[in-house]
Amino acid sequence: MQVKNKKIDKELFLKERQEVLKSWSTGKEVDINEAVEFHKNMPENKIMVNKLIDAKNNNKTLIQPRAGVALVEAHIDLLKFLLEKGEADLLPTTIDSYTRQNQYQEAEQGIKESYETRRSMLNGFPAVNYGVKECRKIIEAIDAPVEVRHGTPDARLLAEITLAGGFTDFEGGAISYNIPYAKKVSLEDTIQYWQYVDRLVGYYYEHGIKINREPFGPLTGTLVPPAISHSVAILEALLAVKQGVKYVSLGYGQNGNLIQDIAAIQSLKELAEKYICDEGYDDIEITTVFHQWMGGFPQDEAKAFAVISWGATASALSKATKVIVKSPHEALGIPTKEANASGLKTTRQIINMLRDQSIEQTKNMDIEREIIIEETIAILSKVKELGDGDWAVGIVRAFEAGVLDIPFAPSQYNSGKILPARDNKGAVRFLNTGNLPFDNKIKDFHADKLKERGFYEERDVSFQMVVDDIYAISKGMLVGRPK
Ligand SMILES: CC[C@H]1O[C@@H](n2cnc3c(N)ncnc32)[C@H](O)[C@@H]1O
Repeated sequence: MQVKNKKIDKELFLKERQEVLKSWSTGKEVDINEAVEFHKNMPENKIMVNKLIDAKNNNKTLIQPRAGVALVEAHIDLLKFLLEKGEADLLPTTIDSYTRQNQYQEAEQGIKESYETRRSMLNGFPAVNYGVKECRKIIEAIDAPVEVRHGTPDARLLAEITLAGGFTDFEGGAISYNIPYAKKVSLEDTIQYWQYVDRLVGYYYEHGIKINREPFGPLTGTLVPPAISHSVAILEALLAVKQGVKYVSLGYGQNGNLIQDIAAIQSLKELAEKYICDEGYDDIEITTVFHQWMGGFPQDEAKAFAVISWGATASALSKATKVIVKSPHEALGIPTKEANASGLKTTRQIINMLRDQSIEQTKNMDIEREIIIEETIAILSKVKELGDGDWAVGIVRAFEAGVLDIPFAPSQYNSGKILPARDNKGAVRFLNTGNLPFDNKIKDFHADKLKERGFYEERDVSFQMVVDDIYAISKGMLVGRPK
């Protein structure tokens, strides 16, 4: 097997860069030494790491939307609106689907049609087609840090162009932007692609430039048990720090039961610190990201605001460093700037009102935290064993064995044997643990929780519960109760 969790040799890296920069015409604009100077002249308040660390040290939860449109000026207007009217702390640039598949020719066509029709004909910003200079127009126009958000298995060129363009945060990873996003891309390939991205961030760091890396926490965003998303986030952080990344934001997608969601963020922070420290690193800054509900949303805007508010509440009470905000147009598609801003303002109000409050650490919260920790350690220990100590090798073999398994993922490299379902209080449990390396104590915990629900609903624990739960929130509930 090709992959190895080893820092890419600098000379080999610089050689590979020449190939990557040739893969589209705008790659020739990238001059990394010039880009380092550009970053060095960036105002402090535009550097993502500064804002994240300040929030972490001052127990603040920052708010950030997703947003991206096809034309540069319109994208700048959008981000300005979300900053000024939406009161966003941090801004994104969400990349379009063609660019995510390296289909730059189609993205070019989308830009052309957008100019002709004067509306965005792409579902995001096609950064590779625009190149470094156009990206810099965004960074120079926006008085806040901007992060690249996307879903790209091979993000090497996208990283080269956007980081040279002045973006100071880059989302994604070898698992989180492959298994939930692609059907036929091998993990060996995406591990190597993302080792390149992380090595590039490490290269910037070696030249004094702080860039944050954020593995994509929610994965398929549908009833993903905390231990599954934690395992992936921590593995991607371990691969990243090996390449010289010093700042990582680890994410989790809200599931909806408050106690479990708070315990999820607490355990994510604890586990990330443990694993990174055990690897011998003592200079990594870890922050956390809470994603408001990523599953199906109610069409009714008032109900959508309730889901957004619930996510805002859980993010504040979990003390996450930042929350990724949804809009009341979630069930409809790409939000208008006004709708996007209203999701932010709803979140802002909740965050502010909870600023001076905290939730008691209850026994149930500890039970949830401990089971997530136990499950995640069981998975990661097996990954390390399968890899004979090498995390990269372990990831590939763990997916082959079903030791890593993401619910509802499209990838042919994913076993898809596990099944989640909500218990009687809406916490996400395992209906089927597939080949996960769980002992009977863990399995019985989940089976008992689901039996409680079956008893209450007077029906057998079955796949029907999974189906009912997938639609529950969009139908105004949390637990998918029988008709
Ligand atoms: C990860 C999927 C999420 O990203 C959101 N999203 C994708 N593209 C855009 C976009 N261009 N503007 C705003 N939100 C977006 C989408 O609504 C969904 O909530």
